Amino acid sequence: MPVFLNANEPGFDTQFAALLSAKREDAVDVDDTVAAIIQDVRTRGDAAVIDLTSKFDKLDLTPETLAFTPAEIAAECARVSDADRAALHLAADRIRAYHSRQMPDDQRWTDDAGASLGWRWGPVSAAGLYVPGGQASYPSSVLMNAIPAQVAGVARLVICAPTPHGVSNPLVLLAAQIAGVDTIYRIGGAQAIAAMAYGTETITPVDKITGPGNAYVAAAKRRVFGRVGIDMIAGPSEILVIADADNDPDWIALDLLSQAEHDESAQSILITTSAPFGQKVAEAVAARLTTLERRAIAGASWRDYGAVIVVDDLAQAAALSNRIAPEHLELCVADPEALLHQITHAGAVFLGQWTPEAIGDYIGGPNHVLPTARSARFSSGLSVMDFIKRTTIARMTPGALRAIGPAAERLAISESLQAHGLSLRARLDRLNAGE
Ligand SMILES: NC(=O)c1ccc[n+]([C@@H]2O[C@H](COP(=O)([O-])OP(=O)(O)OC[C@H]3O[C@@H](n4cnc5c(N)ncnc54)[C@H](O)[C@@H]3O)[C@@H](O)[C@H]2O)c1
Ligand SMILES: N[C@H](CO)Cc1c[nH]c[nH+]1
Ligand SMILES: [Zn+2]
Repeated sequence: MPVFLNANEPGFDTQFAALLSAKREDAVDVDDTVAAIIQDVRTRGDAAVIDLTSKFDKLDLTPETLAFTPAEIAAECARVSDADRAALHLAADRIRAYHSRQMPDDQRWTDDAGASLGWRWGPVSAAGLYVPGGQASYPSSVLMNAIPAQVAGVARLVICAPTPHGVSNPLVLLAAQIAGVDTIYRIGGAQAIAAMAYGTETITPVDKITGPGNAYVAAAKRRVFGRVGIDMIAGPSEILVIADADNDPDWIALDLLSQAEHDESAQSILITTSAPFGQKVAEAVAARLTTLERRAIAGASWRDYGAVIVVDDLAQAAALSNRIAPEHLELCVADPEALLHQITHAGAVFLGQWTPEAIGDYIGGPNHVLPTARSARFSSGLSVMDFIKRTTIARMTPGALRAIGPAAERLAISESLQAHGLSLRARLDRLNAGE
């Protein structure tokens, strides 16, 4: 049974702090394992990737079979039904429409001193897109990664997606085709992240790695950051539902289970203004768990990390939610727009009882690669911005340099950086001589 807490009872603060610090990603000691895997890939390249894929995914590869061939991709794509194909296309169109609005404009202006200033946006040259595939496969994550990268104009895109026991989901390959990515490696976990970051004999390194994954993938992304850019920590899924009593308990139970079924390390929390409603949701979760296909995973997640928290009012709910900074936040209340004003930290917010989080996982339009483990306090969901970078631009005229150069020279002297000062002074002297 998950923790049933009342925010106004003694001891709540301690219990809530324990919930916040639940070390879901460290439930297994992943970091040491991941460090060793990365080192192995750096040292042995393809051979390490092949050995680790055999060990963790039970798939024997060679350097030649690390990537799907064009013929394999075509054959897999041909297996997709018309209905699935149409659903993927609709999702792709909606995700592209949403992300196309994110592309920022370049800026250039002339200031009072006569200096021409601005910035210009440009894409990273190569991005590696991680698409999870251990306990489930994620065609939707192909679209969520690749479409913003494409909108940003990234020239080289590669996908890593594990295929345990060699079983691939044809929709993953079709999604890649729809999104225009033709290099797909059938590898996963920390070894895939290391291969994309450092390169191997077969895999050319990329500049940026994005995408969600389990605790091993999240830990590996943390470790390769600096060598390459990463989007964020998008680890085991989370959902927080704030609901009043005017909801169907079964709907809320299913919303909680929708994220619990991703991973035993996933976390689902209900905050409600009604204790009887909270009780009904907990009962509905238990009932649904008896028949859910992934009940072992979802049940473990709900048992170990789930919680029902009863609060006095929605302001208290919002304050607790902001401390959690959940990946997904559903506001199933009469006036979700009003409550939204009180939300400061959340990866993605879903307003009202007709907006289940699952719509956002697939087809709503916003990205489903989102910050977890409280990192929504300082980071955002995947977007076009993750695939572009800003270069600043400055151009002085003689007049502009005469106006602001002396102050720069003074500051250079104050830092005892003589060459800096002289590089300014040489030009200022020339200007003064020409007067
Ligand atoms: N935050 C987000 O935006 C978001 C989006 C989608 C999915 N997710 C999360 O992605 C995750 C997908 O997890 P998954 O496991 O299905 O697939 P995955 O592809 O992330 O992980 C599979 C890989 O994990 C590695 N691995 C497994 N056990 C290992 C071990 N004992 N030692 C070393 N490596 C090991 C293997 O290399 C395997 O290929 C879930 O946690 C889900 O909640 C998050
Ligand atoms: N809920 C996941 C993000 O945490 C994304 C996803 C993909 N497929 C189903 N769900
Ligand atoms: Zn999901």
